[in-house]
Formats: sequence, structure tokens, C-alpha cells
Amino acid sequence: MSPGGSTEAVTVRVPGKINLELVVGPLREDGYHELSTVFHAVSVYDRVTVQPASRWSVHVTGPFADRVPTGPDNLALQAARALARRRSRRAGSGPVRIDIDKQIPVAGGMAGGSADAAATLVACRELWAMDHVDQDTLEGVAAGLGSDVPFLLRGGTAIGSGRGEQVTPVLARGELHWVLWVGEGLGLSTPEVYAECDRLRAEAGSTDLPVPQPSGELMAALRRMETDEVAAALRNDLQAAAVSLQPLLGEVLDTGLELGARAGIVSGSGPTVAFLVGSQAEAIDLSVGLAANGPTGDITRVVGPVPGAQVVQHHRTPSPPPPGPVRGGPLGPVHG
Ligand SMILES: C[C@@](CO)(OP(=O)(O)O)[C@H](O)COP(=O)(O)OP(=O)(O)OC[C@H]1O[C@@H](n2ccc(N)nc2=O)[C@H](O)[C@@H]1O
Ligand SMILES: Nc1ncnc2c1ncn2[C@@H]1O[C@H](COP(=O)(O)OP(=O)(O)O)[C@@H](O)[C@H]1O
Repeated sequence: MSPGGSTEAVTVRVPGKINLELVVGPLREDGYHELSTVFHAVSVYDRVTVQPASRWSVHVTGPFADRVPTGPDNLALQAARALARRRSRRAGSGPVRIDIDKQIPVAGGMAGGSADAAATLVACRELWAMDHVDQDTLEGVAAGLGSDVPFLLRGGTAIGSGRGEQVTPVLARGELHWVLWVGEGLGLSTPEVYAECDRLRAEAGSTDLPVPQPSGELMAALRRMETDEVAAALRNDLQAAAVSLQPLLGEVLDTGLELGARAGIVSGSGPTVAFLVGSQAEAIDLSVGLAANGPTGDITRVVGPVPGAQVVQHHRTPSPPPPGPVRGGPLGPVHG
């Protein structure tokens, strides 16, 4: 509590991502695959608000709220606790209430859970005035939460190596236009898609895999931000596995290409499909065509790259939660 009795709250906005390239290398001993990926943050955002509270809790609103766990499995809650463990005793160890306005599709290959975790780290660092926690330290905490979390702290377009957690920004000017197709009630589990990729590779006898590298073609295309060059260089080694588990995605990809998309790609482990188009006008045409002719799904127009998790409000008196059904509730005390 501040001297005036009002409670401070911090709101952070965080984007989802797609992968412009996902080269999957050998399975490591720790159960992860060696990766080279090119992350690209796009303009669909969750908003995460944290404020001091008497108990740890997480509350979710928005179209995908009913698919988000509100118990200890919630990645945002795990992020807050992970950062709380780094606070000095003097600063106190009071819990927080976390409110998530969820607009990023859940289990869609857009790293929504990772985005919420990144947003929570940024929000809690601000709320707890942890000025000594620099970006590198925050990225270290982020990597412990999931392979995609460090990228969502930065956003933009960046290469992810290792298991995806080592992030290096890519020089990219300008903007790309995308149309996203998200199947209602679909959702693919990331470990299952990686396992299906291994299975398909073993079946095809392709087991002797080199250490993955980013492609020169994609880097050059991004430097020029030339839509057709980027279109030609998109690659996702998990796509065949995602289509094998969810064959409808093949139909979606074919429909988008027939309707004039420059390229179509499954985002990460799927099942979101991202279509690259040349302009906002092309994006509108494609979304109308997909809505009329494609398999049932939500269609969203986005642009990328956009920045990662950013504080958008730092308020003494928190605004009331947005209208609509709220899921979640208090959790028991947590000793971090
Ligand atoms: C596929 C990608 C592409 O960006 O994202 P999504 O499409 O799920 O968002 C990522 O590699 C997902 O990253 P993230 O969702 O953070 O995964 P993690 O929590 O670290 O790992 C979940 C599980 O995915 C598998 N996994 C993940 C990363 C990796 N390099 N190799 C793996 O094999 C492992 O089975 C692991 O137990
Ligand atoms: N804050 C959160 N938002 C979304 N999903 C979460 C969150 N915390 C945990 N999860 C879990 O993570 C799983 C993966 O969700 P998500 O990160 O949206 O997808 P993906 O890994 O495909 O990018 C979900 O099925 C959900 O159970």
C-alpha cells in the first residue's frame, strides 16, 4: 500500500509470435530439440495487470479465457513467483493478483502463455521496483519458464537458438502483413507435435541431422523486407507433423494459397496458420475470401514486427477489470 492508501498496479501489453523459420535439429539429452528459429512478434496482444494482494491469484478475461488454467500451472503465476524468489527480504514477499486480458489464441503456436509470463516479469519488476534486475537477468529467469519466453521480452524479429531461448535480434526494416487463421476449439500440444516430427523423421529414415542454422535467404529477404522474397524463404519443420495430427490444416493452407496469399505457414507447433500478403488491401481480400470459402475458424489481420512486453500503464488506483466473465480465483499461500 502506498501512503495514500491506494494500491499500485502495473499493466503490460505483450504480443503473440509466429515463426518465420523453424529448423528442428537433433533431440538433445535433456528432451529438447536443438533449434534455429526466426521469431516474429505480431500485433495481437494480451494485457497483463499485476497488483499487490493478500493472496496469489490469477484471473482471466477475453475470448479464450475458459482455456487458460488459473491454478499453479498458469505460466504468468509461475513467472511472478520466480521473480519473487529474487527479491530481498527487506522488500517483502507479498503476493500479487494477476489479471490477464487474453486475446492471443491459446495452444495455437503463438506462445500466448509465454507472452503472459514475459509480461508478468516486466510488470512485477516495475511493481517491486527491482531496478537491479537487468535485461540479461530477466532473460535468464524467462528461459527457466519456457523456451519462447525470452523472445517475448524483446519482440521484433529475432533468431532463437539453443532450444529457442538464446535470442539475437535480426535487422529488419518495415512491416509485413499477415492474415491468421485460428481453428475454433483446435489446439495442438507442443510436445506432441515435436514427438510427431521425430516419428515422421524416423519413418523416413532421416535421423542424421546437422546442427540447425538460420538461412541466408531469409536474413537477406528480411533486410530488404521484400514480401515475395520472405514468402519464398518461410520454413517450418514442424508443419508436416502439425498437419499429420490435424489434417484440416492442409486444407486451410491450400485454400489460402488458392485465394492469393503470397505464402502460408503453420505457426510454430500450430494449429494457427499464418498467411503472408503484400498489403492491408490484400489482407482484407484474403480474410473475406477465407471467411467465405475456408474451413471454420477465427480470422485476424495483423502486422509484424512489433515490440515485446512493454509497460503501458503504471497506476496508483487500478482501473476496474473489464466487463465480461472472469475466470479464476485466489490460490493458497505460496512460499517462494
Ligand atoms: C514450437 C515453439 C516454436 O517457437 O513454440 P509454440 O509453437 O509451441 O508456441 C517452441 O519451440 C516451443 O516453445 P515453448 O512452448 O516455450 O516450449 P517449452 O515449454 O520450453 O517446452 C515444451 C516441450 O516442447 C518440446 N520442445 C520445446 C522446445 C524445443 N527446442 N524442443 C522441444 O522438443 C519439449 O517436449 C518440451 O518439453
Ligand atoms: N497464461 C497462460 N495463457 C495461455 N496458456 C497458458 C497460460 N499458462 C499456462 N498455459 C498452458 O499452456 C498451454 C500452451 O498454451 P500457449 O502458450 O497459448 O500455446 P503454444 O505453446 O501453442 O504457443 C495451454 O494449453 C495452457 O494449458
